[in-house]
Amino acid sequence: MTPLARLAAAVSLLAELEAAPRRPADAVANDFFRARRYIGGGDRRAIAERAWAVVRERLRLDWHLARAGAAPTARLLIAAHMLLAEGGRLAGLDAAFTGEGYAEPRLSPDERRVLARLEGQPLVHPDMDEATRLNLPGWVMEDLRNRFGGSLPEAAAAMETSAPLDLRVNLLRSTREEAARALAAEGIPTEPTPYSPWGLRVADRRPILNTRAFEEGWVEIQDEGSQLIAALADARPGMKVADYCAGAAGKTLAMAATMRNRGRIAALDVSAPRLTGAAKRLRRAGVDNAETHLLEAGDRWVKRRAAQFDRVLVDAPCTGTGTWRRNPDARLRTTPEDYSELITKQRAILDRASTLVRPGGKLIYATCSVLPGEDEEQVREFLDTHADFETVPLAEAWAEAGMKGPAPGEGAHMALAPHSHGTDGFFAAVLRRRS
Ligand SMILES: C[S@@+](CC[C@H](N)C(=O)[O-])C[C@H]1O[C@@H](n2cnc3c(N)ncnc32)[C@H](O)[C@@H]1O
Repeated sequence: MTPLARLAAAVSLLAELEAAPRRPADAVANDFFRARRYIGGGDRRAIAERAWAVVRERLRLDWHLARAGAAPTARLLIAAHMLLAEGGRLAGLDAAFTGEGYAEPRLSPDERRVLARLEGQPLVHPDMDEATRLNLPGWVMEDLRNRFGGSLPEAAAAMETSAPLDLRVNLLRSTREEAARALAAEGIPTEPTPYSPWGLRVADRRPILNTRAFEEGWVEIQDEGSQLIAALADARPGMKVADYCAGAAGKTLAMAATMRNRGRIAALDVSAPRLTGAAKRLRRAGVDNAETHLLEAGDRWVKRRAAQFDRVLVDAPCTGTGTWRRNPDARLRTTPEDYSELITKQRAILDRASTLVRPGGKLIYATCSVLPGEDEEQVREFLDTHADFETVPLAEAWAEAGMKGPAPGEGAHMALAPHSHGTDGFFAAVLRRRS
C-alpha cells in the first residue's frame, strides 16, 4: 500500500472505532482487518499504529477541535494528530489528502479552516483543564486526587507510557532460572521482576508466543502486579481454594503453582466462554487440582459449600483504570455510570463469596483499579457490615505468604501503580475470618 492509502485506511479504521464506542478497540480492529484480508502485515501495523496514536491522545485532540468549533470526525482527528503530535503542517496535509487513487478525499474548506487554527499549537496546551492536560476523563479526577495526592501528575504520566511484558514462570514445569535461560537461548533476554519471585520482564516487549518456553507451558503472560495478588492469596499445598471471579484463570494458574498441584481449587465465574478458556490454560500448564464451575442464577453451589474454603480470592470486575496504559481506549469507553454499577456489583459478589470462607481462612479482595471507591472504600463498607472479618495488614499478609524482602507498600492494603511500582495499577486487601 502507498503511504496515502495507509492513511486513508487509518481514517476508515478510526471511523469504525467511533461507530462502536462501547466495544473494545482491539475487537473492532480485528473485525476491520478480517474484512480486508488483502491488507498485509506491515500495512496493518502502520494503519493500526496511526489509529491507536489518535485513540491515545483522543481527549486532548477533542479539546483542540472543540475550541476550533468542530466535531471530532475521523478525518479531522487524524489530521489534527498529524499537526499537533507529529509536528506536521497544513501544506503537508494537503499533500496527504489528495483525493487521488486510494488517498483520502481533499480537505473541505471547513476542515481546512479548523486545521489552520491548530497548526503550530502544542498538543498539551497551557489553557487546558487539569484532567485534559493529564489525559484523564474528568470523572476520575476526584478519586485519583484522593489516591495519588501530589503525585497525580507523575501517576498520570506513567499511565500514558507503554506497559512492559511480564511473564510468570510456571513452577509446576520450570524454575525462574531455567525459563530465563531457555528464553535467552531463543534470543529473548529477560530480567527478574523486582517483587514477584516468579516473574520475568521481557526486554523490548519481544514476542514470546512462538518460543519453546511458552509452548511448553513454562511461562504465562501475566503482569507482575497480578502475580502479587496471587502471592498474597497465600494458597498452600493441600488447601481448599476458591477463585471466585476466575475469568481466564490467570490467578488460578498462579495459585495452583504455589499449591504444588496439591489440594483443590475451584475456578468460578459467570462467563462460560471465559471458563472454557480457563480449562484450556489449566491443561496446558499441567494443573490437575483445579475444577471450573459456571455460577448461574439460582445456583446452589456456593450455598452448599458455606465456610469450607481456606482461601477465597475475589478478583472483582472493575473499571480497569489500573490497566489504562495497556488499553488506552478504555479511558474513553468507561463512564461514571459504569463505575457506580460496578461498585454495586462488587459489593454483592464480595458478600456472596465471603460465605465460602472458613473461620480462620482468608478472603482476598482484588481489582485492577486505582479508584478508591472500588478499592479501599469497598473494603471499608464490607468490614462495616461483616463483623466476623478483620484486615490482615499488608506487611503481615506478605510475610505470612512467605514472600521475601519488603512488602510493596505500607499500611493496610496493597495499592500498586505504574509510577510507583512499574506494574499496572492493582489493589488487594487480605481479610481474615475470625475463628
Ligand atoms: C477481573 S476479571 C477476572 C480475571 C481473572 N481472575 C484473571 O486473573 O485472569 C473479573 C471476572 O469476574 C467475572 N464476574 C462478573 N460478575 C461475576 C459474578 N457475579 N460472580 C462471579 N464472577 C463474576 C467476569 O466474568 C470476569 O471474568
